[in-house]
Amino acid sequence: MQPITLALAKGRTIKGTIQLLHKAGYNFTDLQENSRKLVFFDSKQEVQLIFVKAVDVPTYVEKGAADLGIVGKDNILESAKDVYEMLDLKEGKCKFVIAGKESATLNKNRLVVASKYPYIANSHFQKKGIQVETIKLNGSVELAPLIGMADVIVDIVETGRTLKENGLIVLEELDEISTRLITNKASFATKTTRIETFIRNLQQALEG
Ligand SMILES: Nc1ncnc2c1ncn2[C@@H]1O[C@H](COP(=O)(O)OP(=O)(O)OP(=O)(O)O)[C@@H](O)[C@H]1O
Ligand SMILES: O=P(O)(O)OC[C@H]1O[C@H](OP(=O)(O)OP(=O)(O)O)[C@H](O)[C@@H]1O
Repeated sequence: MQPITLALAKGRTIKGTIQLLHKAGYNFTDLQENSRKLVFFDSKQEVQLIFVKAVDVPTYVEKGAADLGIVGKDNILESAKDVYEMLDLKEGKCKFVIAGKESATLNKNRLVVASKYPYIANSHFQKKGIQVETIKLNGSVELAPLIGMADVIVDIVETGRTLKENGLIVLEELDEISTRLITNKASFATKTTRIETFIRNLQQALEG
């Protein structure tokens, strides 16, 4: 039988995810730290692993290039892709927040918001009826209110250290984030048994 394809987000969650897969019985023997290889098979040839940039995981899964994906809820929400979310892996825990200087207010007629997540930022403020101009940044988002480029930021907070060291505070807490397993809708219909077995194995590893 053909292996199912699983897209994994490269980056800070990869180590924990590989450990979880190992615990679930999926061993990738030729997977080595610092390797530049992007495709791996588990020893039973049941899973083909592909490493992609975190932000691209939902795209691979929606397009069916991968049957499954493991990625943070932040990137799932921001992508707005049409996929099923199957399981919370309870790793990579952090939170979406609106943050800014202590003097910042959300009660302005028009706010300038900097974020790595412009779709989420826009949707949030739109729901609240607040007009915003969103500036998309790719990192060091905390800098924007410090140098006066934005009134506030929408970003993820884990320990709170980055905000604290830059003199910013949380103005409002939004969604809780953690790593999730997502699946392509057509794959779930046509490869149900294989996907359900994979999910069951992951679930047991999470509980065990
Ligand atoms: N402190 C944190 N900062 C960023 N992401 C975190 C943090 N804690 C947990 N995460 C989760 O880890 C995921 C991957 O983070 P990582 O920094 O590796 O990716 P990225 O920021 O998308 O990648 P890159 O830095 O290559 O653009 C995030 O999408 C988020 O779900
Ligand atoms: O609450 P903390 O534990 O301080 O973590 C939050 C920080 O981590 C992330 O940035 P990242 O490290 O991915 O760097 P970046 O500036 O390149 O986005 C996020 O965008 C915050 O800046």
